[in-house]
Amino acid sequence: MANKRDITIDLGNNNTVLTGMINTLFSESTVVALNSKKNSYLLAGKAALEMEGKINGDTKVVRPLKNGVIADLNATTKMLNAFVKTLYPSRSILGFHNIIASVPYGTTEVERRALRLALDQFNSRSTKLIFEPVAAALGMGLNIKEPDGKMIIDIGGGLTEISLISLSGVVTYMALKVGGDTFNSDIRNYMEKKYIISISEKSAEKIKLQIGAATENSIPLNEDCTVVGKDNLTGIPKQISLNYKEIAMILNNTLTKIEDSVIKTLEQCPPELAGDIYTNGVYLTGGGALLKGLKERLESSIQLKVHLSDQSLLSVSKGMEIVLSQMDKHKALIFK
Ligand SMILES: Nc1ncnc2c1ncn2[C@@H]1O[C@H](COP(=O)(O)OP(=O)(O)OP(=O)(O)O)[C@@H](O)[C@H]1O
Repeated sequence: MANKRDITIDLGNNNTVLTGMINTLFSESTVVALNSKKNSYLLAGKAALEMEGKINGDTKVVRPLKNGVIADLNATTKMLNAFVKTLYPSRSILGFHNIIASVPYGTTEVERRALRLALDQFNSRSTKLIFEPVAAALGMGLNIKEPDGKMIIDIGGGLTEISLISLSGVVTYMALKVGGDTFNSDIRNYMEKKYIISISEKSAEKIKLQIGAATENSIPLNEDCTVVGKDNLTGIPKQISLNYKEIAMILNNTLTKIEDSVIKTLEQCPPELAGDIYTNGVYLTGGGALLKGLKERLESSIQLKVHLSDQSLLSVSKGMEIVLSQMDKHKALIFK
C-alpha cells in the first residue's frame, strides 16, 4: 500500500494527474494564471483554463508544457505547488516520503532536470522518475517483466509515443510531436481556410469532443455541431454548422502521420519480438486515443489487434501507483 506521504505526478501537456494518500486521485488542466508584474500565482487548473483568451491587465495564462516537456519552469513549479496543496490541504507540503513522476522516454537529461527542479520544492526523502510508456504498460495491467514484446502507443495532448517494451525495458521507440492538440489546430486551421473564421482553442476542443472522428465510417455521438467564431473579413461573430465527416477529413493528415510512425516502429522491431506483437496485438492509450474510430482505423491500417485502454487518461498514473505500492518489486523501473 502506498504511504500517506507518497505522491505520484503525471505532468502532461494538457492534464496533470496526481495520486496521493490512498486511493486519492486528482486530475487538473495543465494551465496556470500568474500576475505577470509580480510573477505571483493566481489560479491553476480548469479555473485558469477558463480565463484563457479572456484576461486583462497584468494577468497571464500559461500552458507550461510543450510537446510533453517543461517549457516554463517557473510556471510549472507554481502550478505543481498549487495542485499538491489541493491534494493535501491540511498539511505542510514539505516532508513527503516518496515522489514518483513520469517523463516521456525521449526526454533529454536537461529536460528531466527541469522536472526534478520543479519537484525539489516538496523536499521529499526520495524523488524518482519513470518513463511514461513503462508506467502506461503497467497501468494497463501488462506483465512487462517477461521476455515478450508489448507495443504501447500513447497519444497524449502534445506527444505521441510509440514504444516496444520487453523485459521491463524499451527496445524500440519513436516519438512524434503530435497529439490531441494537433487535432485541435488542424480544426482551427481548416476553419480559417474554408470558412474564413477564427475560432478559439476551446471551440476546437468542443468540436473534437462532440463530432471528432477518425474516419467517415466512425459515427460519433453527435453527427453535427455548431460553432461561433470571428469572421476574419468583417470582424463580426458568425455561426457555422459542421458535420463529423468534415472533421474526419480534416484530421486525416495527422492520423496518417501517426499510422506511418507505428508502421516504421514495427519495421524496426527485432524479429524475435515481431511474433509476440502479432500474437499480443498493440496497446493504445492516452487521451488522444479516445478519438472516435481511431482504434478501428489503426486496426485496419496495421492489420493487428488494437487494445484500447479502458482508462486512457489515467494509465500512466495507475502504473506509478502500482510501482509505489510494490516498491521492492518494481524498483528497477524507477531512476533518479
Ligand atoms: N473523448 C475524447 N475524444 C478525443 N480526444 C480526447 C477525448 N478525451 C480527451 N481527449 C484529448 O486527450 C488529450 C489529452 O490526453 P492526455 O491527458 O493523455 O495528454 P497529456 O498527458 O496531457 O499530454 P502528453 O502525454 O502529450 O504530455 C487532449 O488533447 C484531449 O482533447
